[in-house]
Amino acid sequence: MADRKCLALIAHDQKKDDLAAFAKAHEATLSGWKIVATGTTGGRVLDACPGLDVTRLKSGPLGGDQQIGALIATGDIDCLIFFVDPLTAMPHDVDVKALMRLAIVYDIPMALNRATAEQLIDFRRS
Ligand SMILES: O=C(CO)COP(=O)(O)O
Repeated sequence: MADRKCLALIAHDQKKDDLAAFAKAHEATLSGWKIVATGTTGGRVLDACPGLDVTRLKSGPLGGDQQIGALIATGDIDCLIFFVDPLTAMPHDVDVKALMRLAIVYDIPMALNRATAEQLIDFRRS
């Protein structure tokens, strides 16, 4: 898909502020990545950091998680940061599980909260 490494960014609604703040705090690092994101998340990241190279896919509940899962299966995603909301029931929970399953199957580094994402970003920089 790209010469640069590809990072997938996703956040559930209650975590989108956190992900936008995370992107802003790490804007310089993220500028070295090609980024793909689910639709609404990608819009929020671009609002916070208009200079980043973000491709927006479909919104999660409309197939965006599955699109990212398919990109993992084809070897086009190198890292996944997904700020999950564990306190809200999701109609597309099966899609979320399928995405996480593929990230595990293909051994993709995957951060599911901000603390882990901070470690992952630092680790991949060094
Ligand atoms: O629902 C999501 C992930 O499961 C995120 O999708 P959006 O970024 O489109 O809100």
